[in-house]
Amino acid sequence: MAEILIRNANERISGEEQVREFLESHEILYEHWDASKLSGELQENFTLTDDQKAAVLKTFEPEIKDLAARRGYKIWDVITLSEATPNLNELLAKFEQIHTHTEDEIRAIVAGKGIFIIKGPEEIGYFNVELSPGDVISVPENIPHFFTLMENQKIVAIRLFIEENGWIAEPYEDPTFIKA
Ligand SMILES: CSCCC(=O)/C(O)=C/O
Ligand SMILES: [Fe+2]
Ligand code: NI
Repeated sequence: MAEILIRNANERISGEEQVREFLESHEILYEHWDASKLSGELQENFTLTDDQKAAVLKTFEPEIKDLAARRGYKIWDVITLSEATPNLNELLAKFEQIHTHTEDEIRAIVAGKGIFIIKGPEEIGYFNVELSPGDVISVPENIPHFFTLMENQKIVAIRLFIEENGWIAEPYEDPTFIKA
């Protein structure tokens, strides 16, 4: 179940309804898929082959197609990050830089966990969205954010895009951000 940490206030928000209320107040979708739908070989598998990634997408095809129809996503992929990922440091270096996307994108966690750090309005500042399997959020277009792994250092996520070219990030310099 997702949890929020408002960094400046050091205030934690938990509980599905409270988290959803907070995220939706910032135009961030929060839904829940049943991660246990995955077959045994796909559960907690952080070294998915291309065929297994296709099987993950097939497993969640109804949920993906429903979201795509509701919010206009056109393409989707599966990303796995773990110490077994050959270019992990290079990928994390990209994801951990504050950036924006010129479109709203979906992140659906199917294994492991991770944190999206998202820029809220001035009075709130940046907040952490700690995600675990089953959590589905949107990253709204043009909202500064970054992503990092948690202590377990692994995650599998389904990503839905509107842009046919997939993951495109615009760097965002924010001198007000303190990486505590
Ligand atoms: C766990 S999804 C990989 C990170 C990503 O796609 C993104 O846009 C981070 O901000
Ligand atoms: Fe991003
Ligand atoms: Ni959840």
